[in-house]
Amino acid sequence: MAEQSKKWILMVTAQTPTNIAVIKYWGKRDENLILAINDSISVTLDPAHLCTTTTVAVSPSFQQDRMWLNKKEISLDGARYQNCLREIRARANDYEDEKKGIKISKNDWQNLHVHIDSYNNFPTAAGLASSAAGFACLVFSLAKLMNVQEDNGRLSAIARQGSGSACRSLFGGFVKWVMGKEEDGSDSIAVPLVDEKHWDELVIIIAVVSSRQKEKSSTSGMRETVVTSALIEHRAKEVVPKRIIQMEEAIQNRDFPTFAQLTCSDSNQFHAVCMDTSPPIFYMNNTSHRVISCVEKWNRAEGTPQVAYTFDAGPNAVLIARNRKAAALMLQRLLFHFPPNSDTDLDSYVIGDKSILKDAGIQDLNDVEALPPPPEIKDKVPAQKCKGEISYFICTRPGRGPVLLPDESQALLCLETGLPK
Ligand SMILES: Nc1ncnc2c1ncn2[C@@H]1O[C@H](COP(=O)(O)OP(=O)(O)OP(=O)(O)O)[C@@H](O)[C@H]1O
Ligand SMILES: C[C@@](O)(CCOP(=O)(O)OP(=O)(O)O)CC(=O)O
Repeated sequence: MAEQSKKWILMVTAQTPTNIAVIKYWGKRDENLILAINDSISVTLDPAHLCTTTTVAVSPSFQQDRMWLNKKEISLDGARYQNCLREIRARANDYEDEKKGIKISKNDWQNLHVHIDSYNNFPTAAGLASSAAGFACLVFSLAKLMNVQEDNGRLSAIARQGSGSACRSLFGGFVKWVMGKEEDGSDSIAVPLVDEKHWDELVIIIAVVSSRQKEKSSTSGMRETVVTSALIEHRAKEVVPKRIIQMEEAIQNRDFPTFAQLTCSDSNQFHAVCMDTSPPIFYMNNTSHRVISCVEKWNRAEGTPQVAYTFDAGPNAVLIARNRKAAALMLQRLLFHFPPNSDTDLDSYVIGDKSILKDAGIQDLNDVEALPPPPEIKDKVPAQKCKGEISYFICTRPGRGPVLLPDESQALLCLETGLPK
């Protein structure tokens, strides 16, 4: 390491999206390496609406590895953080910037400390997969900082050791996590199926359900399922392998009816294996069930699916509409059934791509109140309204994979001090 200057700080900032599985990962065959019992497929969400930004810095003046998450310092002691740091350091390469007087050789990285500052532009630990975007961004940014030459597929195998679903956030569009066979997990990686432009008609609406209860974490939930559920083995061995093939084909062909049928069935089966766990795990709540019923009724009335629904380990609904028109009609239905509380304004009730709201012909809360009951429920008076059951909606779309943010003004750490700005 160059001794001429102890003061330099080298820094990299990256942005990484989150993802939502349409064929779910649930169950591990190795807890430490995070190896899944089945393949899974996800769609990456547009980072404009849901993403993590992470700045990583290295300097001979840093005394220890430190991390800040959403402005608060957190511990890096956990095995998941340590595994990611170790694996990246093991792949680090020589780095030199003559102008700045920085020379780091491969082995120096073992002794140099890092500072990490990360920010999620959406709620953390609220069932919106912050851990997926977060660990993907951590690994991606550290790899760039340490001049790791491996491609995003190889990096996904490291992000996987932070959180399984994180490996799928190394790519945009639709992504498959191949469970792999090797004991060391080297073939358990994410592979891109199609990029985000392949099926750019799709619109995604996330209904963030008001929920006071903190659900059981995915990590412990899936551990209990693997140990106690009789259905999980059937799902992993018999059902998912066939669905993966069908889903890949549906995505390639932009075959929405098949895509929707598989997505909804797989979400429902995932929640069925949760119920089959002892003690049973309930991630969805009554609001989630009402959203399902609303989508099912409309899809049935149309004769062909307009919207697919999927739910992760929590009550939030992720609705994937076949196109903008279907998304606008879905939003009308959602706002009819789930109007906001009287103290909530429309601007904060529907966030993200607000043009969908415009397409739905809704400009203010009076328009929401004036929405007629959807025709498919018209005869079933009184139509049920569930005010305040949904906190807010996020309108988004399939999005791109990780990117570097070269502009220093976007860095979260100060280039002079190496501390959060
Ligand atoms: N930006 C980030 N960088 C690094 N780690 C993060 C980041 N954001 C979240 N995490 C890690 O993920 C944890 C939250 O994961 P958790 O699974 O509880 O919630 P979630 O991923 O937001 O929701 P869910 O898994 O239910 O969809 C945090 O406590 C932290 O350890
Ligand atoms: C329901 C899921 O969202 C489960 C995600 O589980 P995590 O990736 O959060 O679990 P760990 O690997 O233990 O960190 C389905 C999915 O994303 O495929």
